[in-house]
Amino acid sequence: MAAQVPEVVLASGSPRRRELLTLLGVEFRVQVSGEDEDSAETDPRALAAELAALKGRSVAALSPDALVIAADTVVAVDGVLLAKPADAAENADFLRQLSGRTHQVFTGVSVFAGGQEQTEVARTDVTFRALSETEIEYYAQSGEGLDKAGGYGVQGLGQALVSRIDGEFSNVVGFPMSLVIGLLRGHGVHVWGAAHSPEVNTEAAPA
Ligand SMILES: Cc1cn([C@H]2C[C@H](O)[C@@H](COP(=O)(O)OP(=O)(O)OP(=O)(O)O)O2)c(=O)[nH]c1=O
Repeated sequence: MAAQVPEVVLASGSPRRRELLTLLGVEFRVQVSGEDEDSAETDPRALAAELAALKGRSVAALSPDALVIAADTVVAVDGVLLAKPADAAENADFLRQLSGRTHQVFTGVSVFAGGQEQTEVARTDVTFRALSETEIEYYAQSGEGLDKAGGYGVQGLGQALVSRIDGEFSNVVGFPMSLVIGLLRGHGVHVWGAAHSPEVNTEAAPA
């Protein structure tokens, strides 16, 4: 008899996470946690893990038979955390801090299933071009960065701010695919129609 595949619940209101989970061919429903995302944690990696677990835990309590997946993205530059900017002026201030420097994006992903909790964190280093004040004002006024950690969206207009990415792109958008695929498959969820990693084709590509 085939193992039972749990119902998947995405504990996130983020349209990006919904889109990325859909790309994996996973059927799921969305249930958003009403939890306050407050924490005194100052280490960005630990904070991403803590907030992802917090979001997932409250939804898991409401859907104990489901597999609940939650995530949280934290941006840090030289150890300073940049959350979502409150307005265009704060967004411009964030961009001034990011301009010409490399910063870190951490996304914590938490999975709750069968009473067990598993949380992992992915890191990507993103480098911004040196931005002019005109560019900073233009981007801040676009409003794109307002609902995003760090005040920019690498998947949109924000790609013009970035000169280099070291690590997984999807992690910057808020849902690190490698981590998510591994966690889901580890719990028997079918990704791209398969419960387990399909055999990897090791044949050399034609020259
Ligand atoms: C840096 C960066 C962040 N983001 C987004 C990813 C996250 O959605 C958001 C960070 O906020 P989060 O608190 O991680 O997530 P959220 O509030 O959007 O959704 P929920 O708590 O319901 O899961 O910033 C981008 O979309 N692009 C980027 O380049």
